[in-house]
Amino acid sequence: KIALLHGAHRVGKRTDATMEKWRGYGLGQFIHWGLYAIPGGAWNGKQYNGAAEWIRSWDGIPKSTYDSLNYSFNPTAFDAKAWAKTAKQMGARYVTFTTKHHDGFCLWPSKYTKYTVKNSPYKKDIVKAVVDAYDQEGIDVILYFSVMDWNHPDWRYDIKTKEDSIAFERFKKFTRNQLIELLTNYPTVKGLWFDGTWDKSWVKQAAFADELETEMRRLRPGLIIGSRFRADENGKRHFDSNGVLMGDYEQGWERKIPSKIEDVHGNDWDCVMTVPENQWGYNAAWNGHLKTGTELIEMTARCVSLGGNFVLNFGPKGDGAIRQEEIKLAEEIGDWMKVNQEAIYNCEYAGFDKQDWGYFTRKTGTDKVYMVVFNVPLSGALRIKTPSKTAIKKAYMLADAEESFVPEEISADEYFLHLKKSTNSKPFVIVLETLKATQDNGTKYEKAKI
Ligand SMILES: C[C@@H]1N[C@@H](C(=O)NCc2ccccc2)[C@H](O)[C@@H]1O
Repeated sequence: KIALLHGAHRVGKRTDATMEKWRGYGLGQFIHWGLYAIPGGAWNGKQYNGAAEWIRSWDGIPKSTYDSLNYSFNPTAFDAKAWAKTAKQMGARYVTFTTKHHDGFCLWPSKYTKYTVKNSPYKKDIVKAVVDAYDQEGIDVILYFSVMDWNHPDWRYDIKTKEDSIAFERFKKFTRNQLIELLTNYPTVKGLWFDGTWDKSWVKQAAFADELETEMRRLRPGLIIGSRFRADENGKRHFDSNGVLMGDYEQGWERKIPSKIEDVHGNDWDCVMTVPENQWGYNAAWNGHLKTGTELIEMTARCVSLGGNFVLNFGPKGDGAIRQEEIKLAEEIGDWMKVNQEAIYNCEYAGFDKQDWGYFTRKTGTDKVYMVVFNVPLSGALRIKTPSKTAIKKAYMLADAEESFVPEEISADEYFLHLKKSTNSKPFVIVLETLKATQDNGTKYEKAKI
């Protein structure tokens, strides 16, 4: 082990109630909204292919003209209550909302810069509207904050000169001021989702960022901060120089999902996902593959089966309305969640070997296991390999407990559940009530009689 002053301050998962609630969310909503939604991936009639929220950084975009977009920001169709209702109906249990993206435009009236919603035709505090609306729907709020700030004159990608260093000291104070301001203005938020922390300038601030994280946690006990906020004094990010996770959960799963339980190293984690291949902010031309409702439901089940949360991104338009394609997906996912949410909420890795037909989840702290089925085999037989000394007491459809199964034992700890010929067109869930052998006084473990 390497002696570290600014590495991880905890090994293993947090065990407090706030984090246990976070662990059980299962499904969340990400919202990327800001000035970039006005051009929506196009400029002077030319459609660009990069991620729309990065348009300011693309060749050919006049940065000063982009920066003046705050004077045209007037989202007449913005309705935070409508957004929160859509999220509620989808079954999202938390939302991560962009307070400030890389372009530096603040959706709250920050005292520390003029580049905010206050200096736009809209004027009002959008972060407050979102926090209040989602609180009212009982959906917890996490605030996204980009450390990298292209608008701020003191931002630097690296610190090479004395001038850089003096400017970046001002930038560090500005960043701290904004974070304390957010935690003070919006005391109900449960966490901060940091981004834009990969450049050398910030990576070199191990001590400052460590102290700032400690200060934020003191200001807001229970605050949830992921692994992307800070680097250790050797510049190691997400995992410190001893391989220990920084922060409360792993934040590296951006547009990708772990494939096996070993990939998550026993940590909490979330996966943040776009509907197109890589568009977070509104892009009018959604090109390429658009993930279907069933694909997104499968991603949700896969994340929960590996102990994480799935966070689906929405990119509202420049006028503040959510695009129809996203509304439709939210409805489709919501319809499925209404029937099957029991297999997603407060569930975790089940400890069963993965099978081809889909995913196992376990209701946290119980012997109740769910089979979330996506791929019915031609044989109609769903294979189950139970962990040692685990019997299946009951097996039945979540949607209809009358429809039960008698597992056929095909070898030691291996069973088939034989599905009736059916035309399931949507993923479905089977409940397994299991029984773990108790450590009785050495008598042979008796399989529960089915
Ligand atoms: C959540 C997303 N993160 C922003 C982004 O720049 N991702 C690209 C990226 C992802 C991982 C390491 C470096 C850079 C995207 O613009 C979204 O805000």
